[in-house]
Amino acid sequence: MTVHTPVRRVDPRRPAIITPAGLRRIVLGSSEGERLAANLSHGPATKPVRSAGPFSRTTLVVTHAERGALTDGARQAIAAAAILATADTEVLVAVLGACQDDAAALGVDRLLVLDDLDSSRYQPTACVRWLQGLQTRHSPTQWLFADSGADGQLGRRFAVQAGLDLICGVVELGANALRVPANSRQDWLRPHAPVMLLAKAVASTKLPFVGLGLREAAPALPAAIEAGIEDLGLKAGDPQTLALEEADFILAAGNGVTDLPLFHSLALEVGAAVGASRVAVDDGRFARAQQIGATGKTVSASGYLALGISGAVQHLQGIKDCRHVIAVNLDASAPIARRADLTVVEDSAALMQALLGLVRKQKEGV
Ligand SMILES: Cc1cc2nc3c(=O)[nH]c(=O)nc-3n(C[C@H](O)[C@H](O)[C@H](O)COP(=O)(O)OP(=O)(O)OC[C@H]3O[C@@H](n4cnc5c(N)ncnc54)[C@H](O)[C@@H]3O)c2cc1C
Repeated sequence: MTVHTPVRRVDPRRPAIITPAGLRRIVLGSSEGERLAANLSHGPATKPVRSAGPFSRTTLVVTHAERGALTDGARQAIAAAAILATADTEVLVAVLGACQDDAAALGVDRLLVLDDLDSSRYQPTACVRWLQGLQTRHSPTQWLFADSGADGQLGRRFAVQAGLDLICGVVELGANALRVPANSRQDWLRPHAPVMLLAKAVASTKLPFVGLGLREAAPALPAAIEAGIEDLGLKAGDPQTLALEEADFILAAGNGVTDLPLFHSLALEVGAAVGASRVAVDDGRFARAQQIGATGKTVSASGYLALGISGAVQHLQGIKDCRHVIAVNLDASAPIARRADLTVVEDSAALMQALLGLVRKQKEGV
């Protein structure tokens, strides 16, 4: 293995668009490339199927579903598999847990879903044996996992147990080679390994094609004895003490939020971490560590509820990796509305009050 002299390169993790020719193009000066491209396309264009087979090889992507959906990391790993797949390679995805996502749109040819996984049990040995069963059935040439959380752990365990070569933290994946960081200035260039764990944003999920999208029930999890493991159960983390970068759900306040006790009650009730715009921080309503944006934190929550935030470009930079953004603003033309997946034109206090009432009612089972 050799360390190459640093090669100047554009950050592969920058947002990009996929051109009609299938090329990944970085939109210079914009952090909104993919979103703009998506907005520019008029109506849902029909995409071609990547390959109808027959398949003689398999790339298997393995992931845990979260609340019925795939994580961003898993979607990116699937996209990477689909982009690199040759016409005779099937993109097979094995999901631990129920999954309602549109498999074809994600580039999946066949989705194996383990619907009845009891995610409250810690059972790594059973999961590894389950993967060994898939290995026997499908003989994949490559295994891909997102290098984060439960997926990263499972990938490492499986590779060790199966005696397969493993590469972690892959930041760039090409057809024949990949890159993993060597130090702050250099990357290792390496050939592929049978098991690869992919870092965040290794591939754009905006694919110019779809997969076959077949769906099958996966074989049951084997009843393995978890020797040497005492399962003490799950305990909910406290989102208020969680680093904002780690939070899955963030309630963020801007200048349009004045009722702070109401805001904090809502955050507590829905179990959200608290973030704020710079104006709200400068005003002394929130701590500097809670500021989100270019001069604050960059967050990647799957849910971001922006209350009374205008959506200045500096703020948007901090939420570019968030999956679902919901904006609440009195002004329907505020810039945040262009970034948001849903905009509620409403007074922030009125909406917080209504939401708090709903959540409390639901908790009481009314
Ligand atoms: C170098 C530099 C770095 C910066 N870095 C950051 C950064 O990291 N993070 C950041 O956030 N900003 C940053 N800023 C500041 C940024 O440009 C904006 O000024 C700031 O984000 C605006 O905050 P805001 O949206 O909360 O406030 P405002 O711009 O005042 O917007 C308030 C919004 O709330 C809405 N509103 C008002 N009342 C209500 C109500 N009752 N109910 C519902 N909606 C209501 C309004 O319609 C408006 O859209 C930076 C600026 C510079 C120059």
